[in-house]
Amino acid sequence: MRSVARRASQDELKKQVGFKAVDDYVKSGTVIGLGTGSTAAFAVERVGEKLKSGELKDIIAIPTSIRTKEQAEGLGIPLATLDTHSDLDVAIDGADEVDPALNLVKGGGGALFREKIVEMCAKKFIVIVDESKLCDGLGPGFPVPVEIVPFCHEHTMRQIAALPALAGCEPVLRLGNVANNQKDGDEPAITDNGNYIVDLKCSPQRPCGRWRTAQGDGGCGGPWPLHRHDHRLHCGWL
Ligand SMILES: O=C[C@H](O)[C@H](O)[C@H](O)COP(=O)(O)O
Repeated sequence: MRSVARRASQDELKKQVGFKAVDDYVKSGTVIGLGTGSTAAFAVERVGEKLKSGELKDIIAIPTSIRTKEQAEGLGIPLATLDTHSDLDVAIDGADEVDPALNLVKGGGGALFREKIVEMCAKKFIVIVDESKLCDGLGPGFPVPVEIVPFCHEHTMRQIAALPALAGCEPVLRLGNVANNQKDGDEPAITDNGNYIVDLKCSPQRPCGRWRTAQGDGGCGGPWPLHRHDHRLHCGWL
C-alpha cells in the first residue's frame, strides 16, 4: 500500500513540475522540444490542455521519440521536425540523474539520441525532475545509457569497456523493452533509430564525472556534460 501511495505522490510531483515548466516557459507562437519519459509526458499533457483551452496558440512542437509524437498527436499538438524548425525557443524534458554541476544522465527511457539532438537546438532547456533524481555524482545510482549501432555490437561494447575513463564499469546490453533498463526480454532492445543501448553500470567509487573524456573519445551518448554556465539549462525540481 505504501509503495502505491509513494508512486502516486511521485506522480503528483512529476505532474506539478511538468505543468509548471509549461506554464512558466511556453508562450504562444513558440517552437518547443517535447521530451520523453513519465515526467515529460505531464509537460506534453499540459501543452495539449492549454492549446485546447485557448491559453496557448500557434505552437509548433518537435517530439524526441515516437511515443512522445503519438502522445502529442493524440492531444492535437501541431508537430514538425528539426528539418523545418531547428531553432527551438525551449525544450522540456526529464532526466534520470542530475549532479550538482547540472550534468545529466538521460536515456533511461531509451530516447537519449533524439533528445540530445533536439534539446541541443533549444535556446533554453528545462530539465524537470523530482528530488529522487538528484545525486552527488552521475553513474552509481543509475546506469549510464549509450546508444550504439547493432553492427558488431559486442566489439563496440568491448571498445567502450576498454576506455580508460570507464575502467571498472560494466557495459550491459539492454534487453527487452527499450523504454526501461530492466531485463524484461531476451532480445536486444531496439531504439526509435533501430539501434541498441548499452547501460554502463559503474561502481560507487567511479562516479562518471570523469567520463567526459569517454564522450570525447567518440563515445556515442553517455553523460551530458551540460555545465552550470550553460545559460540554456535550467533545472527545476520539487
Ligand atoms: O530516455 C528517456 C529520457 O531520458 C527520460 O527523460 C529519462 O529517462 C527520465 O524519465 P522519467 O521522467 O520517466 O524518470
